[in-house]
Amino acid sequence: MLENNKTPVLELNQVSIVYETSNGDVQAVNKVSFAIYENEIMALVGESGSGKSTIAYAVMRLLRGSAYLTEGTVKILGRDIYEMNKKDLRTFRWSQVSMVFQSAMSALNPVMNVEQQIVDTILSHEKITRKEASMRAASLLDLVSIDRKHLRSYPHELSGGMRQRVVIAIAIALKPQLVIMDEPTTALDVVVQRSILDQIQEIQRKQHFSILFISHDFSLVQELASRIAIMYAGRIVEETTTASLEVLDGHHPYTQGLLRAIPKLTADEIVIEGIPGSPPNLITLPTGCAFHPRCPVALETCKSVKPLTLEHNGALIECHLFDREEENAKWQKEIR
Ligand SMILES: Nc1ncnc2c1ncn2[C@@H]1O[C@H](COP(=O)(O)OP(=O)(O)OP(=O)(O)O)[C@@H](O)[C@H]1O
Repeated sequence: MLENNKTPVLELNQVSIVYETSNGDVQAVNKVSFAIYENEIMALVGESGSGKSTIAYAVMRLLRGSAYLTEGTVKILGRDIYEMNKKDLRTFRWSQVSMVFQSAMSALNPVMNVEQQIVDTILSHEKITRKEASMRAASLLDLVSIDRKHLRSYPHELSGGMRQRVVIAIAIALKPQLVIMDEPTTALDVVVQRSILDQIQEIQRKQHFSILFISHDFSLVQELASRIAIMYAGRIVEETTTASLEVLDGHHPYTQGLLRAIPKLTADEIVIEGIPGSPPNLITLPTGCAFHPRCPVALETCKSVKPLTLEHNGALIECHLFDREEENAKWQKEIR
């Protein structure tokens, strides 16, 4: 992870997670380290199946099914959440760290109105009166731009965008320091998506919490986050600033592939360059660098030797090319 002298709100150190299956262990997360600091939005990006959601659930200590942490530590505000007892964890979850899940419909209770759901969340953690909690519920709706009349609405009476705004209101109801957002707008149309993202930024600026924003959409997170970690096959292959993504040069070949895959509008057509091939089977990972079978510039050594993570112009990159200045310079020139 990139060093910084601020206090991390979230810190993952060498975290590995497997899903046990009848076909073998799925290595969904493989020695992942990164940190998020106060008042910061960091994005985790990668193709489907790269391990992003597994990390999100691990940070909530809500790993699903047969998944378990095989090594590493997850610290929130300096406390290892895997060392906490159930009572501490219950207090900690939602009041220090909360999560906005992909589907608002499954996150909301269909038989409770909006007010009851927000009030219940507040009262399960804070010793305040129901009236005070109701007042906070109303101001939370103001914050996410939903008319207060919808306090009495049930989820099925709201549009998809409004439901997702309610979920965001619940996630910030207890003023957590960290909110994890796992593809919070994927199910919504582009216009609603844009307005919710603007709103997330506005609320974050007002309330100063940190966000771990998970997405497979590079162009979307570029506008939202200040730092970005790019995942491939359970590893973070690059951690960098979003500003650095303005140019292709100097990034991991996978990052470059993702950047090229952002649709571009030329004079009369939309050009999309995909990354050839598909992500590997996480039970039998390729030897060496897991990206080598799809990498357009793989070297012989990439097939057998795992690359180290190196610092390069303020970014962390896990790629053999960045260890070989000459070859890298030649390649960067060729792809321009
Ligand atoms: N319950 C499960 N049992 C076995 N393997 C699983 C299970 N859930 C996820 N996996 C595997 O773990 C890997 C990481 O999955 P994860 O959902 O974390 O990826 P992701 O990057 O969030 O993908 P998506 O964007 O599609 O949600 C995938 O290869 C997936 O097949």
